[in-house]
Amino acid sequence: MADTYDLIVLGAGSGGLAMAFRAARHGARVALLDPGALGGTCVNVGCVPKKSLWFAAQIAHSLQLAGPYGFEGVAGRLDWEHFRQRRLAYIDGIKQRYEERLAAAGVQWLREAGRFVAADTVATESGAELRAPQIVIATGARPQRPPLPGFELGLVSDDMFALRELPRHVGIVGGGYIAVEFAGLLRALGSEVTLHVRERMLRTFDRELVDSLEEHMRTQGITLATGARISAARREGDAIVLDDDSCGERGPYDAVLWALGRVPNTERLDLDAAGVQCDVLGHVVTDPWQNTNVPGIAALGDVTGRLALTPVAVAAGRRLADRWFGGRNEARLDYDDVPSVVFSEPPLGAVGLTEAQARAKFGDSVRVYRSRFTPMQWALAGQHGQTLMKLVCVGDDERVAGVHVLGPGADEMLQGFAVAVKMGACKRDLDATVAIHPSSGEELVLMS
Ligand SMILES: Cc1cc2nc3c(=O)[nH]c(=O)nc-3n(C[C@H](O)[C@H](O)[C@H](O)COP(=O)(O)OP(=O)(O)OC[C@H]3O[C@@H](n4cnc5c(N)ncnc54)[C@H](O)[C@@H]3O)c2cc1C
Ligand SMILES: NC(=O)c1ccc[n+]([C@@H]2O[C@H](COP(=O)([O-])OP(=O)(O)OC[C@H]3O[C@@H](n4cnc5c(N)ncnc54)[C@H](O)[C@@H]3O)[C@@H](O)[C@H]2O)c1
Repeated sequence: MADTYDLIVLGAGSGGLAMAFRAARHGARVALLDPGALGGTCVNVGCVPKKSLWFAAQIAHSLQLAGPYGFEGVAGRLDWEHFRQRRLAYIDGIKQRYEERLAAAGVQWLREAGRFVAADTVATESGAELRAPQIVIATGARPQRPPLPGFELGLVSDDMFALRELPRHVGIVGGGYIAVEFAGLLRALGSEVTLHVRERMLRTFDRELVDSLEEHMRTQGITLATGARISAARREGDAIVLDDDSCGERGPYDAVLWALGRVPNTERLDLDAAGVQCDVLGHVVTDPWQNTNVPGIAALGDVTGRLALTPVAVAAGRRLADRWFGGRNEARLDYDDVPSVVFSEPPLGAVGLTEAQARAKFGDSVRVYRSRFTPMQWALAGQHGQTLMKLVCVGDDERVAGVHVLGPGADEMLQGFAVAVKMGACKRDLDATVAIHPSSGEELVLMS
């Protein structure tokens, strides 16, 4: 006899946990399955350990400013293993709190993988069967491992968080979020870094800001190998060398990080047993309501191949739970104008349309405002790097369709402007807002 629930959630990452908690709050009997650590990618091998390292990198940058400011004897390298232990303790605390909250919410948490045996039935690895009229697939994604010769000589992002020491000379392959973030933070912490990018890095971001970020990266001493065609990795003595079809070889490196995108965790779910459709890359196909093609089965988060961001998975889960169990029939996630930040050095944040996207959509009615300046904290240390901010406005009323910020504080500055964009703010609304001085953010309400 199968155990019956109102809801089965496959995956206890950002999306699955959010769904389970919200459904339980609405009174649903929930079973949550995950063979891995609570919190999934974000907590264990994603946002949280990455941001921890980024904070350490920020301290390294501040130490560089300390001398010119007049602090004496402030220096030092990060004790990598000491910080790894602090990070793990912090992450353990998060997981402990999740466990307590699941127990308090009455969610049945099973530390096993699930797979479909029918559209309303899931089997666990230990042979138990669970049944529910509503099932959510939130099984996330994992690093892509293409069949390149010598791929196993390198690391993927998961491995970076298990390293016991800072690699001295790192070759990173890829030009997305993960490649750019690791390039910046490893360099700040003392590694020599070469970033091998096939085409342009951060293709979804505004070109002008990415160009400016590249300048910052070069100034920091990161080698940008653009147009690279890495086809293999080889060991040469203790080092790793990369074959680059565009120029011969690259390296030698102590460590190689492959950051080539992520693939969805769907192949072990036996989706055929439920009749759930996937696309050619293995993502579960969903409609705007997170529904799959099978009634009663929904999917959310990275497994769907839509915006792969933690707050997106969380918001999708909460809205779906509100619709299924909270009587809010209209609840669904609007995927437009989702803000995001690349934790590069300096950080790059964006919400809404890039200039190119706006021009393609709205033609001549686009007006762009920009501001370039050396932030005060850098200028005081005699550094000349520049912040770049850009407002992309459209139409006669100059609705703000995009806000783009590259510079210190971009990561914290953007959230409030994302609210304004979502509410349909126009340039005149920003003009009518009194600035906070002295700050970098004030530039966004002072542009002319
Ligand atoms: C290095 C890195 C840094 C990142 N930084 C950021 C950031 O700064 N900000 C941001 O917004 N996003 C960031 N992301 C992306 C973010 O981590 C993901 O978008 C988010 O974790 C997706 O959540 P999810 O619930 O869809 O999947 P996941 O968090 O991946 O959770 C899926 C869970 O499903 C489980 N599972 C798999 N198969 C089964 C099965 N058969 N049965 C049961 N359970 C199963 C897995 O064990 C896993 O725990 C980062 C990602 C990486 C890799
Ligand atoms: N700060 C954040 O919010 C944050 C941080 C990290 C990850 N994420 C999320 O996780 C997702 C995955 O990150 P990611 O960096 O792995 O993927 P990505 O999709 O952002 O970038 C993948 C990169 O790999 C390149 N690539 C793919 N195959 C290649 C090959 N064979 N040779 C050379 N280059 C190749 C692509 O051109 C691209 O530049 C991101 O898209 C993002 O949604 C978010």
